[in-house]
Amino acid sequence: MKRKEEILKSIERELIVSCQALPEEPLHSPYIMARMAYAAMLGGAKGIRANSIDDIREIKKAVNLPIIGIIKQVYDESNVFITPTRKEIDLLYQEGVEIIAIDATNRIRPDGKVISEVFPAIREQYSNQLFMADCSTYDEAKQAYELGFDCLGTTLSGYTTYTQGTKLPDGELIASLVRDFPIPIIAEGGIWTPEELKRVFELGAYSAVVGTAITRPMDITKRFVKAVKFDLEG
Ligand SMILES: CC(=O)N[C@H](C=O)[C@@H](O)[C@H](O)[C@H](O)COP(=O)(O)O
Repeated sequence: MKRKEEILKSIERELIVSCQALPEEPLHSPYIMARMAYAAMLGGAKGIRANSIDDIREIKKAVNLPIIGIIKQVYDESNVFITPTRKEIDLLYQEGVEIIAIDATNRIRPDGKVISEVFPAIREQYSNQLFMADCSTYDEAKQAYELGFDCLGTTLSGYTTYTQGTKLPDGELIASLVRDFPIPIIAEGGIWTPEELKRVFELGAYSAVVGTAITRPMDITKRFVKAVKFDLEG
């Protein structure tokens, strides 16, 4: 594994493509996600964001790019589902990914604790590992910065009850994080067009993750269908 600085340097001003399909999604398959990642690499992506050990393992065989690894795991007790407990963090660390992304919202986690209670021990134990904080607000990102995360992502803006309805991509959040925190700000969530991607970089994002617009054909199809229906109705 490369040094932290080298990894971050390799994604600076570059596109990261998220290749994810949950069990209920049509493309759920490590094989398909690895091909998606390969296509993204050929297209010029410089990083891949991926969910689950099975997908990550397959993706590693197909591409030689840094991976932001997550494990989405839903527990009954909590709404936190992106790398929510110590168990998922340990699994990702053992598997080996360049960056581990964790839900860094203020919500109670499945173990009954909040991020400020659990992260210090993780930071200490895995001091050589890069961690990305998946945040939904400025205050969450501020706390994540103070806790020692290596980069801050806007991943969860619009996806917590208190940010629902936020227009994505959340340019305001990106700009305020760029202004106030001297670590890489990763724009993620709701980037649908090349123009929006360009815009988040203009706002100062260090790197940007695009998922659905590139790797979820069902959602892409829906957008096209909706456009036509709208025209017919409107
Ligand atoms: C909220 C949540 O669960 N986000 C997930 C995080 O990994 C993914 O489902 C998104 O696809 C990813 O964040 C990229 O965003 P978008 O697909 O909008 O480009």
